[in-house]
Amino acid sequence: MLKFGGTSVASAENIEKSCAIALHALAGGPVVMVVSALGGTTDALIGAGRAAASGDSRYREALAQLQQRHLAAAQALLPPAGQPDVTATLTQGFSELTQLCDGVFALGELSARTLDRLMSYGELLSSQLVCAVIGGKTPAAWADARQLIRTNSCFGKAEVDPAATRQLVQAFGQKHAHALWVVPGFIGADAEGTTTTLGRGGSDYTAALLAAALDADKLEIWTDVSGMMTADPRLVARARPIAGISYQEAMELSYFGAKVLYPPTIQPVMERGIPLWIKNTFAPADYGTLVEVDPPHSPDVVRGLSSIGQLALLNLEGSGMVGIPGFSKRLFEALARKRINVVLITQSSSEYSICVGVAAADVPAARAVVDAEFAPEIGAGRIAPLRPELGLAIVALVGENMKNHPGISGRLFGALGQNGVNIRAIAQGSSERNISTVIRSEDVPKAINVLHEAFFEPAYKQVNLYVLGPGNVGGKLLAQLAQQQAHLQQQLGLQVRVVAIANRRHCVVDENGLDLATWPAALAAAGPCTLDEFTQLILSRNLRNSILVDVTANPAAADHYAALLEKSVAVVACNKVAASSAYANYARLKGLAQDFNTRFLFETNVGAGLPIIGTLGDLTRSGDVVRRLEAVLSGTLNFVFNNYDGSRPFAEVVRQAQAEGYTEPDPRLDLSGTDVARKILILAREAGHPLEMSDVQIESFLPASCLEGDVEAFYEQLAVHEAHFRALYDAATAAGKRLKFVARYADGTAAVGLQAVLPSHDVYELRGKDNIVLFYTDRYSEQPLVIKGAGAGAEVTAAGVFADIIRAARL
Ligand SMILES: NC(=O)c1ccc[n+]([C@@H]2O[C@H](COP(=O)([O-])OP(=O)(O)OC[C@H]3O[C@@H](n4cnc5c(N)ncnc54)[C@H](O)[C@@H]3O)[C@@H](O)[C@H]2O)c1
Ligand SMILES: N[C@@H](CCO)C(=O)O
Repeated sequence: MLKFGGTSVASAENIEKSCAIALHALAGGPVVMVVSALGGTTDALIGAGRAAASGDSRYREALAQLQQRHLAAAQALLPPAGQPDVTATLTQGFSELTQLCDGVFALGELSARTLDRLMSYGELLSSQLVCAVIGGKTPAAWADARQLIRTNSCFGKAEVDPAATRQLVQAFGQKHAHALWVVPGFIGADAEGTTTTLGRGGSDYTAALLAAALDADKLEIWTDVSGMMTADPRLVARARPIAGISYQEAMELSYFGAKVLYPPTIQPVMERGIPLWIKNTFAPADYGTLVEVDPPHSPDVVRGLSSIGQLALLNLEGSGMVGIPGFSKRLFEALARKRINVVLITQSSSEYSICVGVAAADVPAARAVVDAEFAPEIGAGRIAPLRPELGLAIVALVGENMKNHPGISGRLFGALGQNGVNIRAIAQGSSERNISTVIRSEDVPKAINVLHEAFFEPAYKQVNLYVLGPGNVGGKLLAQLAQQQAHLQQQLGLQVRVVAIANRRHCVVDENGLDLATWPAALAAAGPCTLDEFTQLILSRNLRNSILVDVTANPAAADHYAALLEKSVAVVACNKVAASSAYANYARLKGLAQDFNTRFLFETNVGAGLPIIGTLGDLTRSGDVVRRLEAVLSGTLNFVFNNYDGSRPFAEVVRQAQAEGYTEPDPRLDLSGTDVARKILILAREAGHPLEMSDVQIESFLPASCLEGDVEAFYEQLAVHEAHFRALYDAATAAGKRLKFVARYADGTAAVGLQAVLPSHDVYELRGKDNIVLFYTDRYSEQPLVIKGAGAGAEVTAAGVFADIIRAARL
């Protein structure tokens, strides 16, 4: 039994392919070909019927076009001698169709019964065309499905009488012994012989019914994809075909929107154990998907993921329900009276509420019928009126192997939780074959991708970066990312993509990942963007594993972290503003990261790429107590005092530090000691002490006038005060000392200031732009734990940001 879908017969070329497949199958025994309408025909017929009903005479043109398409296919496929019969059949069919629509036009009404008749021509004509084509190569007989498929008279989606159908098919088969039949799919007839249809996608069902009635060896559904996929390929680029699947799993997946198979198709073949093979007409060599009783073992615990949208949850709540039997019965009976299909049910064991999932379109009817049913209880205040919630979808995991396999729901919830996908309801039957979660519709693409990675690609994870402020550090970071992308993918399974880059004025976005070789030109040409818009962009794109990388020094940027963390978007910042803001804000951001299963990382806030904050965390988490910190934390100031010896002006050395990329964008932050104060504050906080900036004592070595104007005025004032700097240097040198800007923390107090240190001091030998931190802890009480190395510079800082990104990505 072979069924060919709409795309498989959409054009002359495709019909040729389908016929070749059927001829090939014929070598193995008799074949029944079930054929859909030429792709797009059913919609066109419905459109023509509706146009006619609404008084729009353009239905005639639509039908003429459709006729032309069928005739052109016949001409292309058949030799001249074979054409007249088919042309006559097609012309006759379209003449009947036109008459039918003329009647609809005259009446101004399109009944479900007439619509069924109208639609039936799609399959009736396509199957006769295909029969003529294949009949030119081998004897073939056309059979009218209306004499085979017996249904009730429920027009639009008739229900099949399987027993009567079986009898009709078998009787027909005995009377007409042909090696090859061609049968129209989708249509049937009721007991009076009136044409009915089986619902959209019903051709699969026709084929399954015929296969069951004839006890076929197998049913092959020929379509335009290479089988049932692990997830909808329109949502998940890396979805792959499932080789083997059980009937029940296929039923679950097809019900949940795996459109490759019309759900009722499975029942008839499952009852008779007939294997069902989904194959690709356009890639017949591909294996496809074999649906059978007992598919071979697969290492995947989950067989597939699926989703259905346009769902609503109906919540019935109230204390009047507790312990009183019969409430659920009344709820379900009320819904059934309106033929409302319940797709999901949950009830907490407190019995205080029942929650059911229905199609969103059913909500008005459901509300009316349920509120009427419970009017007495609602009136007495014992239960609340029905509360519908719209904009939802179901995402389901399907797989027989999930049974008795602990940890599946844990992984499911963990993966969704880390991506800020809120689960509104859950249902798992005791078959453990399906775990369904109800989530917001807009989260579906993210959720399906995250779950696909969690269950089908454990060695792969896509990470989406939003980079704010591609200056010195940001520019180096993007270069490092470009260089490491392939390595990250191969070695860590991380596909790290930069989705957007924004500077003060512009923002360039590409959801498929920006080209890291050409981003500067793309950014220069991009449209304007504010910080608010950038945050909204991150939230609205709603991509999985999203990370904001803040490489600005902008205080306003830090105000946006909370909104992102609350949506489980990780924040990696070398911007120190947030971590050194009010303690309450610092603590809140850390708390948000924890509450929303994401990361707020700022390792580069202290010591650039040096592992200082991470080490502090390791110490405190393992129970050590930091008693005292002594540190040189400014790359700029260390560089300046290491290079200033009076032979050239102090201001010039500071300018050099700025030119080499060690200073803050505003160098006054370094020279004033503010940058170092921020750093010791952050270290104290990370060591567990809730200090405020006002608790850090800053002993400035700058004359006050240096900080009174803008940056240029600052440099001018440095020059004006050259003698002051020279005096500091000379005094230290005369005493055999060196100048170091030292930060200290002990016993809840912190201070930063310039010190002249002797050669015996731990920081005396600190070179270039290096930083050093000495941790005195309970465990390191005699000799401190020391971290030392380059503490500023775009390359090392970018590397530190990179490391934080990887940490966030591997959460
Ligand atoms: N340079 C270092 O050695 C070092 C070390 C550790 C941490 N940091 C931190 O790195 C950050 C960046 O330093 P940098 O040297 O790269 O500075 P930079 O001035 O070269 O780069 C910052 C970039 O951010 C952009 N920017 C500012 N406000 C913005 C906004 N609202 N939206 C988008 N972009 C905005 C600027 O235009 C600039 O391009 C600072 O917070 C600094 O404290 C630097
Ligand atoms: N401006 C900073 C950069 C590192 O945070 C410094 O000089 O140390």
